[in-house]
Amino acid sequence: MVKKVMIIFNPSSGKSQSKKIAQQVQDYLEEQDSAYQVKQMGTKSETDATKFAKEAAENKFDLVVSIGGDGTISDVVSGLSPFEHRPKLGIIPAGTVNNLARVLEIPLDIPAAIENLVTGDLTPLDVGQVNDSYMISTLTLGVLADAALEVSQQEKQKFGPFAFIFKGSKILVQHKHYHLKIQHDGGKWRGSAQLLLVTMTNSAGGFPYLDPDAAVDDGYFHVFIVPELSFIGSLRFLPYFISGKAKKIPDVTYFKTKK
Ligand SMILES: Nc1ncnc2c1ncn2[C@@H]1O[C@H](COP(=O)(O)OP(=O)(O)OP(=O)(O)O)[C@@H](O)[C@H]1O
Repeated sequence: MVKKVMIIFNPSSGKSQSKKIAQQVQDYLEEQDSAYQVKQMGTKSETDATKFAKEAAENKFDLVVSIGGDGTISDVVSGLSPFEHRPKLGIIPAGTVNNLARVLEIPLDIPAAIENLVTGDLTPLDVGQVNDSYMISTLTLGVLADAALEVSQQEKQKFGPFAFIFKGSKILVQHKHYHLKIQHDGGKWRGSAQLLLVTMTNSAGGFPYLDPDAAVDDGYFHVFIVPELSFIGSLRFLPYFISGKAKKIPDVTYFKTKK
């Protein structure tokens, strides 16, 4: 029986190797089994991966392989999520940080990740819905989001997750606050904060120590609210991050919620 595979690659991800990797994936799959019928789709704009994934779901593909980073996976998942028949998702970590691939313990070595498409086990993955969009990894408001906007692709390639820390420290000095009203399973939170971080996993931005109790399939949004964040204060946070106790940072509000 034919196994329909769509490879969605983002040529702007990571070190821009994804087109070449797409061909390697196709060659590998065709070598494994002549039943694989492979279609390669390269993104030309930010909306393409979602559009291609939607097309794969509509046409009952068996597997969609995302080649890129978390941004590309998120775009692909947004295209697949609304459908009842969803192709399986394969991930080749060709982005810069590859947070989700690290969480899922997908090999970061490309040939090993390609082999993993055939030999790896299927894992359920929580997908969060935000209005009409979907999230698979992290949603953030405040310092980190502002830093992400300021970090160029070249800086990400050169410094990895540390690029966000450099920019974030500069932005911290501006002391921008957001007034938030959050309704969650356990009640309401209302106040002013410099950082809101919502994760679906135990990790954000490639830092794996955020919340050791969180799992990719626990069905929860994990919410961290940081009211005040000074440069010196954030240095004080480091030991908490390193020891997996971010929830215990003084003044940080943490809760988990299903909606
Ligand atoms: N052809 C394109 N040109 C520019 N941007 C694109 C193109 N195709 C997709 N994008 C956008 O590029 C963004 C970043 O891609 P992605 O996250 O895969 O790479 P990355 O930033 O290098 O990796 P990571 O998220 O792991 O750090 C995506 O959100 C996507 O919408």
